[in-house]
Amino acid sequence: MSLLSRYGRSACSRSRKLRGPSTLLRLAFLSTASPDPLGAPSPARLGGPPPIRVGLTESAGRGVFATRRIGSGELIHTAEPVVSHPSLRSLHAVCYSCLRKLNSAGSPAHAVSFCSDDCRARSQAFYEVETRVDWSSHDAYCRTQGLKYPLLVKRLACMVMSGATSSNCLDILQPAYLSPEMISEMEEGFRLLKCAFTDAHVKDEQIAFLTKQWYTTLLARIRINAFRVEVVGGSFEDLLSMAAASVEAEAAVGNAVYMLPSFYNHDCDPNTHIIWLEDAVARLKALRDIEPGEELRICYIDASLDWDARQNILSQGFGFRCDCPRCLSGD
Ligand SMILES: C[S@@+](CC[C@H](N)C(=O)[O-])C[C@H]1O[C@@H](n2cnc3c(N)ncnc32)[C@H](O)[C@@H]1O
Repeated sequence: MSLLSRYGRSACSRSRKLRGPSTLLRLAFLSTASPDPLGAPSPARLGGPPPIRVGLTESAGRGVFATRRIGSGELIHTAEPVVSHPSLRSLHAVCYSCLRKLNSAGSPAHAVSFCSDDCRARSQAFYEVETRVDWSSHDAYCRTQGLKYPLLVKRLACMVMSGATSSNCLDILQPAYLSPEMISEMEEGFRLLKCAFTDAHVKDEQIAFLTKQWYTTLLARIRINAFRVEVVGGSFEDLLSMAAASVEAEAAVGNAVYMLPSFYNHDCDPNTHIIWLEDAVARLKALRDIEPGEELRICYIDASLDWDARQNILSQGFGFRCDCPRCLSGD
């Protein structure tokens, strides 16, 4: 199992100021600044674009910057996943579409359950295709190998086939570096995915996009950008009142890739927090006051780890050496 499969990105909190950066790039936002009954009053709650822009940082590629002052505790924006999938462990306990915990666990006799008619209707984007195919070998492989990201690729492939999204929908995201060994480790997952479709007599033209190159470059993007969805229940205020705001891995119900949240860089002492209250909709909240032009950063890992452990995970899992102020101070 890779480090990343153990350490999907999650949330943490500490407080310290970050330096302000330069501006270069603007992207269309696929997220919304939606009303949040649990958040502090803020302009974001009134709708309109979120108070952020995507720009180039000095040393961490693209990043997210505040376009105005953002108050501590403010809901900056929410984000719907581009693609999500329950963890295999949670398959019968959460909605197959939005990852919301089900009131009564679905019967294992039924493959999956939905929490509402809305979710059932929304899932048509992948479910009609998915149910035409026998996934037993593919999913057994994921289960025995402890792999979660091939499930996101499988769902995305079904979404592409149904016309719900395009095969290049994640191309804008930064890919992880893949060594030749990592690429060869992906071959079996690719073979099983392709075989599942061909065994179900899916027409060649429908899976023309499903090449080994597509599969590996998609996984390379998912490895760096996927979030482990940890539904906490309750409110953001409850979460802040907890001694440690990072959520235990046991709360993880699945994995998801978002567009705008993928542009947030990491800091071991972040000013922004990503949380999930009830389902896979991500909420980005300010952990402290943020000044206009300041970069918004989240913590990808457990911030309570010591310096060595943090550097090790960030370097092996995400491919960078962290030079945030906390790391530079040796803390
Ligand atoms: C999820 S992406 C964040 C957005 C990315 N900077 C981009 O341009 O798309 C994660 C990648 O950003 C870079 N990154 C994030 N935080 C960083 C940091 N504190 N220092 C250096 N690079 C960082 C690393 O290359 C990492 O693999």
